[in-house]
Amino acid sequence: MENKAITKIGVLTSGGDAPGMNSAVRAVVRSAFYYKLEVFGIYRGYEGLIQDDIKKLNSRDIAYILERGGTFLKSARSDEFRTPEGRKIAYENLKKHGIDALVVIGGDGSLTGAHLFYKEFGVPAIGLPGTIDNDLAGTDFTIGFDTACNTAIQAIDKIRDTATSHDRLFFVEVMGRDAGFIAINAGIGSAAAATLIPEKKMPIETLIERLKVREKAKKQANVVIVAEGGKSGGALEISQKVKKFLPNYDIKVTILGHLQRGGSPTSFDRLLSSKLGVAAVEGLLHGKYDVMAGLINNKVVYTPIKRAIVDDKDVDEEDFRVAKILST
Ligand SMILES: Nc1ncnc2c1ncn2[C@@H]1O[C@H](COP(=O)(O)OP(=O)(O)OP(=O)(O)O)[C@@H](O)[C@H]1O
Ligand SMILES: O=P(O)(O)OC[C@H]1O[C@](O)(CO)[C@@H](O)[C@@H]1O
Ligand SMILES: [Mg+2]
Repeated sequence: MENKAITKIGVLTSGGDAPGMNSAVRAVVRSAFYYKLEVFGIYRGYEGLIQDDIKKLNSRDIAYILERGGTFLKSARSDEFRTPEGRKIAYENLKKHGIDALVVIGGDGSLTGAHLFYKEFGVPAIGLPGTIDNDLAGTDFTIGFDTACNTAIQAIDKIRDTATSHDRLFFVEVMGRDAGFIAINAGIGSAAAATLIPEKKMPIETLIERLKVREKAKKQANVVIVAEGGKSGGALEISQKVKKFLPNYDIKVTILGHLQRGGSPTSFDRLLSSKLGVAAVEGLLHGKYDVMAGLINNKVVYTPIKRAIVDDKDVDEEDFRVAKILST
């Protein structure tokens, strides 16, 4: 059953870095060694593939990286890889090193690139969901999401301390370009007054109404969570709109930004990335190409990349309902 043709695999991390990428790379390298394969680290994602920034990895390269945030392979967003010419150069570099299969760790964009590359050149490729955004189907959670949510919640707890002390209303913007997963988790986990996500438009009047009800009920510490890609704008924009309706409120805005992408991965992300790293190598050896390895109900599932990247993973209606009930 094993595909004996694969002897050298390449691994890269691409798109926004995510906590757990290092442990995923480590798991890929360790399991490749277990199956007597050679592994090449491709630095700076597809950019490094095009620029031939490729180095054979040994076990020393992956020592003490499981617990580290970021990605030691570095990451990038490569415009050149979006072009057929760029991908041709990338393919030539793979051939030059004799790399016969690829593990791509990244978000929906990175996996779209891997799918195209497979279609165009037939290089066996398998994707791992590595993004804090959690916006990939075919896995319950993406690598880095849990750590990012924990980081966001810890930061919001601190903001609530000062918000309460000064009777202020805070608008906290969390990451998630087109996805409200971090926002809804942070909203529930930090007892937010409201959570605004890209998937659901909340009219400004509804938000004002909710804040007024809370004021009447003498609820303290109003923190509103806004996903950066929200339909009504970012935290700054929304705070300005609210100020017009509630001029007496002392309003502040905090944008959590890139701090949500850093830090040591949680135990959940370490486990997820380790399991998926092994699944990537075993998947390749069993001829599973153009798929993403994910974890659904704690079982490894291989989903065609084409399906994993489609925009059908929305914030759970139930989570949205719970967030609403708990904030009124
Ligand atoms: N349609 C595409 N065709 C070819 N390559 C692509 C395509 N979309 C994305 N890529 C490649 O993947 C890289 C990363 O994609 P993107 O910037 O969307 O991040 P991502 O992988 O979705 O991660 P995240 O959203 O977590 O930052 C791009 O810079 C590009 O090199
Ligand atoms: O670091 P950059 O390139 O500004 O990208 C920011 C984007 O990346 C993400 O953090 C995902 O990695 C999104 O949530 C965010 O919109
Ligand atoms: Mg993405």
